[in-house]
Amino acid sequence: MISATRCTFLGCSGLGGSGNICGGQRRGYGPWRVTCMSPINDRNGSVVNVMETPLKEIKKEAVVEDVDDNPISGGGPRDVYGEDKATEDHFVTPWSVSVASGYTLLRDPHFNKGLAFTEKERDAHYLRGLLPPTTIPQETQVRKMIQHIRQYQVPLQRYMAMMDLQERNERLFYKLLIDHVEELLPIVYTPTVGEACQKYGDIFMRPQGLYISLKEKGRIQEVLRNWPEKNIQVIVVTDGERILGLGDLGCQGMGIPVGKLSLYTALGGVRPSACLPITIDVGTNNERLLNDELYIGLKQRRATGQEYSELMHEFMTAVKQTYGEKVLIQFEDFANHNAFDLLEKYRSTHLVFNDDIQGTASVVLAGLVAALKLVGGNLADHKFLFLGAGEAGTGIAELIALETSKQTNAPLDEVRKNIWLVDSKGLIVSSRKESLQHFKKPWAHEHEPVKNLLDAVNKIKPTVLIGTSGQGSAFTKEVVEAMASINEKPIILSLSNPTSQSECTAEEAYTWTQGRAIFASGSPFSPVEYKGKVFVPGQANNAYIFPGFGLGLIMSGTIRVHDDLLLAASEALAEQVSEENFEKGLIFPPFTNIRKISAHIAAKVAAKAYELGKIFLLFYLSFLNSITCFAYLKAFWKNDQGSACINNIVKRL
Ligand SMILES: NC(=O)C1=CN([C@@H]2O[C@H](COP(=O)(O)OP(=O)(O)OC[C@H]3O[C@@H](n4cnc5c(N)ncnc54)[C@H](OP(=O)(O)O)[C@@H]3O)[C@@H](O)[C@H]2O)C=CC1
Ligand SMILES: CC(=O)C(=O)O
Ligand SMILES: [Mg+2]
Repeated sequence: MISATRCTFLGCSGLGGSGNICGGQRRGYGPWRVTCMSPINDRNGSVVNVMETPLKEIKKEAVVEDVDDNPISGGGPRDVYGEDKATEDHFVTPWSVSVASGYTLLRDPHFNKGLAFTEKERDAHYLRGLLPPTTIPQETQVRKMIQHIRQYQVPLQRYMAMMDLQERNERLFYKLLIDHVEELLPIVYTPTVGEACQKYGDIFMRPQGLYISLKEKGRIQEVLRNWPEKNIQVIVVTDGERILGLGDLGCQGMGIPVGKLSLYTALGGVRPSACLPITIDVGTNNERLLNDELYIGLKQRRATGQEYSELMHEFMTAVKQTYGEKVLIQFEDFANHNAFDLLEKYRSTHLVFNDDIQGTASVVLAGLVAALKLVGGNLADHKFLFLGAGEAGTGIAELIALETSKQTNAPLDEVRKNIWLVDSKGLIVSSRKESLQHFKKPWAHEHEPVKNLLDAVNKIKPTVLIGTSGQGSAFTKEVVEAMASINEKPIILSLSNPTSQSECTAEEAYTWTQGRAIFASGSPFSPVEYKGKVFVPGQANNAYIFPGFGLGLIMSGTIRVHDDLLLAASEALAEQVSEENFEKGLIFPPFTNIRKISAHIAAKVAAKAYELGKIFLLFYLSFLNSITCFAYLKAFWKNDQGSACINNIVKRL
């Protein structure tokens, strides 16, 4: 009996204790179950493309050597009934099950096609008899599935049906999502994903993504290696402390990375296998969860300070070591007291992107640039007031200032004066400067203290009002009416998610401004009829940006995110708003075209990344001729893209 084998299998080699490797039909699962055990590092190329590689060819390539008949002495666990059994002494990392065909194939969500397997595929992959005789093409399956989803009246049930499909038949899941994106986005994404996170413990069926908790401190790289895919391109990571506008949901925040990454595939075209959702569990301060017996995370209060930053640092280091320099790490829904610091700390060493700060900024700037076509003027002619001065608020404010400064050649500090923010303590003004968090300080302008939003609107007289407070109904009738009395066409953006946290509804925005508002919201609202006219509200959500933006970064091999890339993405999105959209009062294109939009954004981002590389090259050549260029080079080197470009150029040379 072969109890420990050395296996060379389509480029993979290693030592392990798999008894049923290429060794024939030892148990019911027959010749198609190919299990290969080796350290994951040695596994390059071992995943079989089951659609194209018939078993006979796989067997030809597989070389099996007996190296040890003693089941234990080789370090592998005892092989019982053809299964590998881990013991407490012999941990086994189940990292390499390459499904070739047959019964197992039907249960592999990545490759399963259900009844869509053709006659030829059924023969090639040992499926005959395992499926009913009929073949139902994917298009028909999509029609059936959408009817199935629609029969559920409760959005959470639709969410669960979608997750179930993703776990069974990933191809069908994505086809369905792509074909019905406007209908299904609110299910797999905001607002329903918010409810799913709140009830994650109750609806939890199968684990999705990777959980890294304080228990794994010192072993994070090992945990990353447990993930079955090796070629990861995008990681979305959260620590669950600020899930949408719903606060601390701890480990249950996993719904967010899972949802965001499904949009990377459906909207941006990134391979699902290249996407890795991760939740860092450092505890939760949510009492309800701490007292909930079904809570899936660590039942302790949040680790902070050194304990937190050490875990995060180990994580960041392990990710780079495991997946390389080019893996994109998207920070999502961290609380602002960590989000800004993490971005600052890792932006010069990793390809990191904070979606809430940077992605939101890019999408809102695009919407504002588009809105100028409806209201007139340039960015510099407008006055912006934010309710909420956290990640989204200050992130958007900064990108507006950057773009305005570029357009007008005015210093950043000067253009910032047109942008005002209100936080939970009132208008951010210079007299509060000492006590402000660092990211609010640039916005502390000279002004008398103002305690509430209504007074701030009346005093600042903004042309644009942006809600990033996570406080539902914070744009009261008085606030919206004040905006309408100051502006012919007030721009009102209620960005907070999910719908329950939106600062006002679409209906409120249109009726309280007598149909004059240019309105968009973070979560979708249905069209509103007001005095016989139908108003179609837009959705100002970072989902317009991150899939295309990330794709652009991946495609170009960029290794650092630069603000100019965010501006390029923003410009690319604004360009996609058509005359027809403007006529309806829309400042964002509809999501129906999102794949085209994402592709356009990706192309612009990639082009900008190359352009930044070229600029660097020119500087570099000048440097050889003139010592005066040293100053430029130094300035550019400080800039993260500088080092990214050097790497790109060196690699291309
Ligand atoms: N549409 C989109 O694409 C996106 C939407 N968002 C949404 O934006 C919201 C905020 O996110 P984020 O910026 O990351 O969160 P933060 O926690 O970083 O910021 C929230 C801000 O709102 C302020 N705030 C809270 N309560 C009030 C109040 N009653 N009155 C005035 N200000 C208040 C806070 O004040 P203080 O600082 O004093 O505590 C803080 O400045 C969330 O609902 C999120 O879902 C976020 C990202 C993208
Ligand atoms: C959309 C998003 O990223 C948020 O609400 O946090
Ligand atoms: Mg977010």
